[in-house]
Amino acid sequence: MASSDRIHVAVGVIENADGHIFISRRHQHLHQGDKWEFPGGKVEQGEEVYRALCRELLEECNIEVQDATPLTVIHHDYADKRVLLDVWRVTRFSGQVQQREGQEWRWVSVPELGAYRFPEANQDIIDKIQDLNFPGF
Ligand SMILES: Nc1nc2c([nH]c(=O)n2[C@H]2C[C@H](O)[C@@H](COP(=O)(O)OP(=O)(O)OP(=O)(O)O)O2)c(=O)[nH]1
Ligand SMILES: [Mg+2]
Repeated sequence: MASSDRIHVAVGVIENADGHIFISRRHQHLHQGDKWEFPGGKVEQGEEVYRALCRELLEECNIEVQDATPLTVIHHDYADKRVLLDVWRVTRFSGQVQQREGQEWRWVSVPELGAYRFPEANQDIIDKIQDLNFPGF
């Protein structure tokens, strides 16, 4: 596969006032179906990744991102797809977080994240979130 076949995805880690993280479950028929994910989606042709993050989080979660900082960038090759996940930590947003696409969703504490089944590429995201919460461990 050429590198242009890699799917570029903007992903947001949203935390609430209790320090819980928003996750939702991918629809069964999708790639990596039934697994849990952080909200986000494909960056469109010519779109800036930060704009894509804002657009996807508005579409999927009904919030307006006001500030976000890069958390990690992951290149991962699944058997059937290659992805580039551009992961951001959302540090300021307005609106109430909802799930607008009929996906099951939850707020989970950082230690609880480890109990959910995520796509393989997400392990690095979870490690980064845990590092932020428990530096030095
Ligand atoms: N949103 C999201 N996608 C992830 C995560 N981990 C992971 O491997 N992926 C992969 C699964 C998919 O192959 C790809 C995202 O594609 P998607 O189908 O959800 O994109 P989308 O929301 O723009 O949906 P679409 O309407 O364009 O199909 O990234 C994650 O935590 N969140
Ligand atoms: Mg999506």
